[in-house]
Amino acid sequence: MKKKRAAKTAKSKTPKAIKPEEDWLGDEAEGENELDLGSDDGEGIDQAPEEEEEAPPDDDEPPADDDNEAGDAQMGSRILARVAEGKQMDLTALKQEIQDDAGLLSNWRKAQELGEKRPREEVFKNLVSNCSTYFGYSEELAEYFLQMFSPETAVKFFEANEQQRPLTLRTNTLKARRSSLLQALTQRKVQVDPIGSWTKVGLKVYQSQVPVGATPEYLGGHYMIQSASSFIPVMALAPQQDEVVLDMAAAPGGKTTYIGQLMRNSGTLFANDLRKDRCKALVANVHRLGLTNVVVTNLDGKKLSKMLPRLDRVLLDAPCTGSGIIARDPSVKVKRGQKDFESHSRLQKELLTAAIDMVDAGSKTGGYIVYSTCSVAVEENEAVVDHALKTRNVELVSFTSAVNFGVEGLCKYRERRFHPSLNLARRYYPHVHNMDGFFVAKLKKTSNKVPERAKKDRSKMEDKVWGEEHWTSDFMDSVVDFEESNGSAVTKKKKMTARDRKKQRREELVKARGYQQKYPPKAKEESAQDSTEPLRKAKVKSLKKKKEKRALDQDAAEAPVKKTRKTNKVQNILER
Ligand SMILES: C[S@@+](CC[C@H](N)C(=O)[O-])C[C@H]1O[C@@H](n2cnc3c(N)ncnc32)[C@H](O)[C@@H]1O
Repeated sequence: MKKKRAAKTAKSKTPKAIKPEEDWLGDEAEGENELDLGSDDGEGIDQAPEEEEEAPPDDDEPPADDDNEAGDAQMGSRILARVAEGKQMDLTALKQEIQDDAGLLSNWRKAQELGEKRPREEVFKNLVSNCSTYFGYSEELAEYFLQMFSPETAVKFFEANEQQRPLTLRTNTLKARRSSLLQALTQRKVQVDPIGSWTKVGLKVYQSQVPVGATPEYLGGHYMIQSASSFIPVMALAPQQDEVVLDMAAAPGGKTTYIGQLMRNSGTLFANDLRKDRCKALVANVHRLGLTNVVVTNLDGKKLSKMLPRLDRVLLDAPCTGSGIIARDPSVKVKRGQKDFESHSRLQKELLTAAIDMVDAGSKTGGYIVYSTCSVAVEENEAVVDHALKTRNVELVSFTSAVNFGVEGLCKYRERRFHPSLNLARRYYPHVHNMDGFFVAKLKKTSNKVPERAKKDRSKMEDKVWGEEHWTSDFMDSVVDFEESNGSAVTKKKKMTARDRKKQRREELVKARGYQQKYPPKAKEESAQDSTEPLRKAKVKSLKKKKEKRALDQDAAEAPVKKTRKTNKVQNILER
């Protein structure tokens, strides 16, 4: 509840008026909607975790309290702060400046030809600051999106986040047909239409004179209130009848109930969630929709493998920062940043690895894992799947036969390069698809063996750079890097050769063994002023000889020892 209040507060502080989803559903529906609305993607927005220590990082933070001044000040957009200070703000002019600067940056060369005198960095900085002020994001997050997308696209993304997505329903085909549901709802003055040709079960609500979360059809389990993009991971998973399937982070069950309906209540569907409170909503939804093949578990997904049989398919709809659902939860604008993307990424990698390890590569019908998030951050999406490709025997597969739209996953992002097959993953955006931001990737397990290299030397796998062997010097010259702070492009450093790397390793090894401390190099000026020059020279000569001998000894020692585990460990530490 608190979160809804906080979200409303944040919404009311953004420049555009938004019709809150709650208004559509009516007050009576609120209690029920907690089961469903957060269902698709949100992570326990309304409830505090019962077992704090097991909660994922920051995921389930209590929302900002309306009475909390600090929270309010943070949440409030800077526009309001300035208005409160009595400063006039011309919002139209500010918006125009944003459009102009974004346009300039997207056509920078032309802008310069036409007489733009400011340095690119200055224009970018100004854009970050203006977007942060106008749309109410922290500067850090505004900058992140302005770098992730092109500046013009980022502005479209910000604008789309100021509008609510259409309210959508999923017909529960275990209990109703879409056409009969449409008729029943129309009779109750709920105006609905099919969402689009890509789904046979989705309905879009245009208008309603009754709360859609409290109709007899809703209570009877004929439909689920679920965001359209939440359908996609389940369609990609394509569960079959009689399979053994796991929904690893399932509460409150938006996707579980869809999986169960596609399995037609056959086989076994394990539905797990870490949070006990959210499992209650999961159980309630499973009952309401009439599923009889579901086993609900309340465990950490990382520990499930010890308890479950080998599986045909797993859906990991991972806990995430929610950077794709800002329209629904505007607190993300100031609550999330790079640190959150990275901490979530670590948890997501662990969960995805555990998901893969539970799937049977030899399954006659399956052997698939679908990974999804409602975040658009690269760290939580491509970087997680890329890690799985490096450490497990899996490959990305297309799911266009199930869902034939979406933007391709990224194969490169700033200085990072991902496996080329990441173009088979799909991104969904509010500004492109009028849906919540989502990422979906489908993996096929190719062997039950865990790659030796991944088991033995994970640090090396982390460092693996896809396709490095194909990088010509021309290619490397064309690679550009972006500075962390201002997003200006700089040429990437020259790639190290194997020889450079060996030299660096040796230097680090020598350093680690304390060689430098024992024989510190003499300062230049000091030696030039030394009156006992000949003696010093002789000393230096003898030291030099000793040093060469040591280096030779060390080289000789290094070669055979390299094969031992102990040295490998030292090297790994140094390489990290
Ligand atoms: C995006 S939500 C899932 C939404 C759900 N799939 C649906 O469609 O209704 C992510 C869920 O992951 C759960 N979670 C967080 N950490 C977890 C863990 N280590 N193991 C299992 N579940 C976890 C959260 O409690 C949250 O319910």
